[in-house]
Amino acid sequence: MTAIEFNNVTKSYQSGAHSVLNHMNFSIQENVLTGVIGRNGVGKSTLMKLIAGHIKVSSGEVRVFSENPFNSLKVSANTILVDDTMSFSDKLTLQQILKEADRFYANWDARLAKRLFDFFSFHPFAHHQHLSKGKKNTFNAIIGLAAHCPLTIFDEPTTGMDTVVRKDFYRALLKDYIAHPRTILLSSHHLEEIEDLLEDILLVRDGTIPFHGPITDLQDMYVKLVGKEEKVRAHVVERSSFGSQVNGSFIEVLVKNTFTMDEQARLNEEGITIVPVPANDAYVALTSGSKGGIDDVFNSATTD
Ligand SMILES: Nc1ncnc2c1ncn2[C@@H]1O[C@H](COP(=O)(O)OP(=O)(O)OP(=O)(O)O)[C@@H](O)[C@H]1O
Repeated sequence: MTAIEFNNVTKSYQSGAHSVLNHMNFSIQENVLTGVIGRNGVGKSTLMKLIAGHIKVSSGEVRVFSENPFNSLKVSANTILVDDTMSFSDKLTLQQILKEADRFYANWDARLAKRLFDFFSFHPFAHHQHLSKGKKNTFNAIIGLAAHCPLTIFDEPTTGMDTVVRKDFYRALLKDYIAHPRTILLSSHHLEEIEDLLEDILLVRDGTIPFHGPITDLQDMYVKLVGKEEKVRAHVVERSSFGSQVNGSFIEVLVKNTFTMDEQARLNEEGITIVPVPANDAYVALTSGSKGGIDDVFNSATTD
């Protein structure tokens, strides 16, 4: 079943202003864990807020569980959006917030909430507004996990968390998702940290979706050629490359994976290895155009 549908969706914040999302079309099936990725300011949070029904489209149509999410009771009862603007009553202690959440969310998992609360060493009588940034986001993430909402949206949930907490949170998310499959959207600027847990990727760029599909398909779009510099350069001269790194007389160059079987055999004969890349490298290539990597800035600076 389809959980989320975007039909020709455009969103601009002021009339006549530049559109953040531009005639966007995609659909997400139920019970899939999708990573929403894209460079700063491309509109990931905007897209997530539209899905959660917090803001309205400028034109086009968003459907969540077959309804327009804006002002839909059904969508708000079945959706949670976790981000760093989440706030709670100043008067409630953390323990009281968990109690309120138990009343509010139909599928609330009180046992999981309590266990995570203790694991991350929260004080029951602390107040949300006095927590550090990382602790606030950890608490918000606990709410997001324990709510077990059929549509769970995490917008940059790990901002401010230290490395250990981020790892633990992602592990908890994966374990809980396996035990309780649901539709989860997760945005992050650190694809390398989450690529092992994602099933699909929704890539946002220039107000559109240049890639939506299994993360393995994204990985397969690019490869690295590794070998002696002059040999590799001879092979990539006709191709767009997306960054290179020189190590002594060896070089590795990220290129589109469009090699025929014959070309692959020729590369192998010349001692050039074709190496699969993590999804993060493919993402960087897809979102950085043909400008190359940061190393190329310094390489060209010496020849200008
Ligand atoms: N309430 C608002 N009013 C006006 N412009 C806004 C508003 N919210 C977001 N924008 C603009 O919309 C664009 C997309 O912002 P958004 O926060 O959705 O991007 P993002 O991909 O989540 O960014 P980041 O990765 O940096 O968090 C930006 O240019 C931003 O300045």
